[in-house]
Amino acid sequence: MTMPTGTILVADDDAAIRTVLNQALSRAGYTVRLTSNASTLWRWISSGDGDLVITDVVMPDENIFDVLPRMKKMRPELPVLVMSAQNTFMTAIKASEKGAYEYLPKPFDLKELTNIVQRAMEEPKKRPALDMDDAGEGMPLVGRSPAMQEIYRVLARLMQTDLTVMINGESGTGKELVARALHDYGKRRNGPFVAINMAAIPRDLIEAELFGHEKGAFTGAQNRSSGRFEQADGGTLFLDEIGDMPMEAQTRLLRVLQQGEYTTVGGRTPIKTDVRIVAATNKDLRHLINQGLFREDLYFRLNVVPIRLPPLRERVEDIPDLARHFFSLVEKEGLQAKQIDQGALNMLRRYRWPGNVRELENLVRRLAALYPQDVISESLLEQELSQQETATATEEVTETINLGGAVERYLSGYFDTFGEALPPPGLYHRILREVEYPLISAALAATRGNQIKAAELLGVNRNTLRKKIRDLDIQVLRSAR
Ligand SMILES: Nc1ncnc2c1ncn2[C@@H]1O[C@H](COP(=O)(O)OP(=O)(O)OP(=O)(O)O)[C@@H](O)[C@H]1O
Repeated sequence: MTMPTGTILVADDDAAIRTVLNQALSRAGYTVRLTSNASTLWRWISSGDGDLVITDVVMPDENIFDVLPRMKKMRPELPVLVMSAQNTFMTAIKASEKGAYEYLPKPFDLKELTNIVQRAMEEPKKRPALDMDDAGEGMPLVGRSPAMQEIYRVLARLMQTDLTVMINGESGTGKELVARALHDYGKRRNGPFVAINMAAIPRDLIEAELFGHEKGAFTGAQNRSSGRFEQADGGTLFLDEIGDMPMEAQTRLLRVLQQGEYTTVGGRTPIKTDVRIVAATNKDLRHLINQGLFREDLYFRLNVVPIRLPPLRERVEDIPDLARHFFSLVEKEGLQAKQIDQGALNMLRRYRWPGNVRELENLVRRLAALYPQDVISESLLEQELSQQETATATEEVTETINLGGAVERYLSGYFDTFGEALPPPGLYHRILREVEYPLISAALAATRGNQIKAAELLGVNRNTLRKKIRDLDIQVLRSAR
């Protein structure tokens, strides 16, 4: 192995960091120059010194983000590693957009740092800095827990790529928000962001929705209609709840991803597509693959860069920041922001958050709207959280009662697609099938594949259930408890 060579410029106003970096990098074989301010760093860089820079963001004389564009202009090939103790999403994104080679939240692992240095020295990359001016001003992702920082780093690295991303996380963990951030701060930000939720569209309309259809492609298709792929051309297509995609649509999607072109439903001419795909799911796709409900080859195509959003209960240190963030949002809507006292905060940390960040957002909204107090105490919160649990239970009941409403909504989407014409015949059985399939699958999942128990739960005869399973082609996975 050859010994590494090259000069590394280190800028940090913290003497301890300079010492630690000096030792580690000298030991690794590099020449190291140390400074505590941005102007010396700039002088070295403009005189052509250094093969790599490691710098803190906030320096006594200048913020490095103000200097970085100048550095990149003068020395585009020079890799700059940016360290920061601020650890917010915007720091990671700014570092990436200003052309930093890598962003390192402090404290960092020295071994990891030396690995990054080595990689950067071996393959110096020219990274054009993106123009930050038209990026949104908002603070999209909040939270400074180690788990979120890791996500910001991955996002920052992904910003200048078109790689396919698969976001996995429980409901309400921020999957859609991450997908939007990838688009809004990425190089496709001037193109469209188009989202489609597989669970919200009737199963047999998904292909037409995605790829569009020709006039006369099926009964009632009176006009040509564009699909989401066409609408998202040049931008990002967000495939939400991908685990709910029917098999036939999966096959078609796989072909598009392999060939970079598609045909509309009923069409013959291949259409080239230029979209970045971001998919999301709250399901375990591996489990669906084992059940025969998801194509493994499609999974590998989509899972190029997996991002797992941890549930809120695994990053409770984000709760104060998130609560503050949501209070400041509701304040803009004219509601009153509140303080949360220590006892109440501890209670929020202990809570399980089945609805994750969305649930916290809703709680903040209610606290702001319903209580005159400036400070939220433990007893007040206790009362509110217990109501919340009752509300969740009531919602479940209402959901069952509202099934009729859901069918109505479903049908209006269905009829919209067909315009004036009537949809294909057999609607009654079609709708029943749509309802039966998830209902029976859920009952089987709840009883871990025990058909006797599932029949009991559903209140149907065992033989009826068996017949349905056969007719609907439902995969039954038995698992031991
Ligand atoms: N890190 C975060 N910072 C700020 N807001 C967040 C964060 N994560 C989630 N939110 C907010 O919480 C709500 C839920 O987020 P989002 O819709 O992205 O979740 P999701 O995982 O896509 O949910 P679902 O699976 O139910 O569709 C949104 O209002 C979003 O703005």
